[in-house]
Amino acid sequence: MVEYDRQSLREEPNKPALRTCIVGIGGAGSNVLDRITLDRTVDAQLVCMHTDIRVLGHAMAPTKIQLGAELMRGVGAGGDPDLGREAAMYSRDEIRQAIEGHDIVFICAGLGGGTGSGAAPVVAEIAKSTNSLVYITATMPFSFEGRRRLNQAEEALQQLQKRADALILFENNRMGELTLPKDGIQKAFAQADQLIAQSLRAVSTIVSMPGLVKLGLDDLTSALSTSNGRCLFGFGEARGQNRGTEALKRALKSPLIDQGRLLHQTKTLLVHIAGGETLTLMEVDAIMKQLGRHVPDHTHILFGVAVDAKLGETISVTLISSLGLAQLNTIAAAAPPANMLPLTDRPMPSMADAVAAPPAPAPAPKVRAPASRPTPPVAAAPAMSPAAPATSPSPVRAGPPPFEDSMDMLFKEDEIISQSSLTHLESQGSYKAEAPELFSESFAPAPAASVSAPVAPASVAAYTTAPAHNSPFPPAPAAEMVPEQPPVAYEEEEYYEEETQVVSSTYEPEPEPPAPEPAPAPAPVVRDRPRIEDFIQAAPPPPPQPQQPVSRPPTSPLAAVVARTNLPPEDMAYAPPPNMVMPKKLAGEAQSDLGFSNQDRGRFKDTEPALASGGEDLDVPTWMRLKRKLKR
Ligand SMILES: Nc1nc2c(ncn2[C@@H]2O[C@H](COP(=O)(O)OP(=O)(O)OP(=O)(O)O)[C@@H](O)[C@H]2O)c(=O)[nH]1
Repeated sequence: MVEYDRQSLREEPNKPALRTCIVGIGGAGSNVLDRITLDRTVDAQLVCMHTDIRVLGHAMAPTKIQLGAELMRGVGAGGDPDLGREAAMYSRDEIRQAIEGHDIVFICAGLGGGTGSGAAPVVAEIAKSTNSLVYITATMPFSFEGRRRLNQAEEALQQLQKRADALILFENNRMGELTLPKDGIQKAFAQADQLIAQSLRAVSTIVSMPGLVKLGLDDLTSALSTSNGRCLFGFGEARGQNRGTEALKRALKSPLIDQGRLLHQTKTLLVHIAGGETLTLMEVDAIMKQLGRHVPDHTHILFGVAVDAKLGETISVTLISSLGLAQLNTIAAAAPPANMLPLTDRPMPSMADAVAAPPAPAPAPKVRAPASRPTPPVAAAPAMSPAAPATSPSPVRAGPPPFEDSMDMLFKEDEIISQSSLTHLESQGSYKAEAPELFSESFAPAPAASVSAPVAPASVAAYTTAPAHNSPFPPAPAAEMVPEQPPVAYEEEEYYEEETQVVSSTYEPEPEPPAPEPAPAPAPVVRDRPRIEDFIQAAPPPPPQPQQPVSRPPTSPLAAVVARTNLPPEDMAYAPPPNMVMPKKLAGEAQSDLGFSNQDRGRFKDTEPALASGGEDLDVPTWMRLKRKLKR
């Protein structure tokens, strides 16, 4: 099933690295870029594009482009893709300047709103015209966002499909499983951002990292080539004993793969395994064997392995494929995953509910099916249908077995080659004889380029070229952008802390943390880069009097948006560090000058504020969701 391509085992020594650019468009795109900037794991130029100067002001990407400065006057497109498209057309020179010269341009946007849906096709078109490969990562809106957003998203999707070399589509609905139902919507979005950032990282690594067994752009395109397909993406990484098995388990836990179930349906599956220099062929072999149980024999497996010294003791497993939307819907209707967000209004019990559910009225004997044919234990029935007797599982919809059970069956201990036995086998030399090049010391790869390498200078200095005709707004000076500066360095420990949270929070309730041990005295650390503490401040002292919430009279959705942008400066809990690239004018100032009134609404008349029920603002950048505070 797996073919090792021995011809491409060594990279051409003088082959220049692929130049990669990641463009985040609109609020969702900007949030994913924030995530990537924080993670510092992708070696690419990061460019944030938005019509909304306020979001640009918060964005962490080193290069920012304000779309349609003259047209939009610094506000968002208000859910109108036509405005987003026009704004991008106004700024096409700046867009071209920022992205040309790259071999691959990744475009990342949330579809359904105005800027991402309208501007992303324009950016993709420009990227194509510079002869770059264009990879698009997009999200489809949650079903609760309404039919209008969904329609806008579908329309944008069609336009993107015509321009993309590959399109990875995430459904926000399916990503709901990343968090527990009781978690806030901010957390759900933050987790979704994390997954998308991981996919970008994985894809850019796959296509740019020198591989022992190399996967190319054509492989990736082939894995994603289902028409109207939705992405199946799973990523897991682990260290320590059984790290390969653990990494695979985590990859299979991805809701986009539905705990491995959806892999049974795929025609092509791309599998990429990466590790530090300690990665062994036996570990790779064990991972592929275990994965083989989820994949039918006829599936075409595109397989790649890469060694990157940066990964140290970590092994990562990436699974990428796609399924047609119709097929996905059929599978979901036949047996919805326990934790998937409902696509209809009917509330669907979650795993957390199942855990918290009261015991069945009559204690039922736990019936286990033979391991070869997994059937959910009967005790799971009350969670799906509390009124049903415990001994009668639903005859129509037999849900998947509880996650841990199915995983236990799939990773039976006797079939897992433990780290110690791998080491033992390796010492016997049997694998060395099979593939001596994998064990040859001279085969150690060149150290990978530092992720904090300086970003190519391509920022745009000022926005004075866009014509003012057709602008629905009175003329005002264009916002200036400060020339690009080196990216801010962020605290390393924080990244790892979050990474751990995300990896472990997918399905299982987190165990109680152990009692804290007395912390050892911190050793002095020599640093040559600024630390995040330099930018972090404690939460500002409470104001002398409790502040009244800013009134947002519900006269119209637009009024709510404008009221939000007119917050006095002290309400903006953000003060940019001096070396961060910022528009000269802060959003609060720029937008409070506009003097919006109802008669100025023009094309905004149908707009919706990006506010979820409960008043949470979906446009909040990642770092704010994570409750980070930057200071001068
Ligand atoms: N996964 C994810 N999806 C998001 C996030 N923020 C928004 N979305 C989704 O993306 C869609 C578009 O939202 P935004 O990106 O904020 O909108 P925009 O493109 O900036 O457009 P305007 O706000 O109208 O200018 C929304 O309908 C959500 O479904 C996010 O942080 N993560």
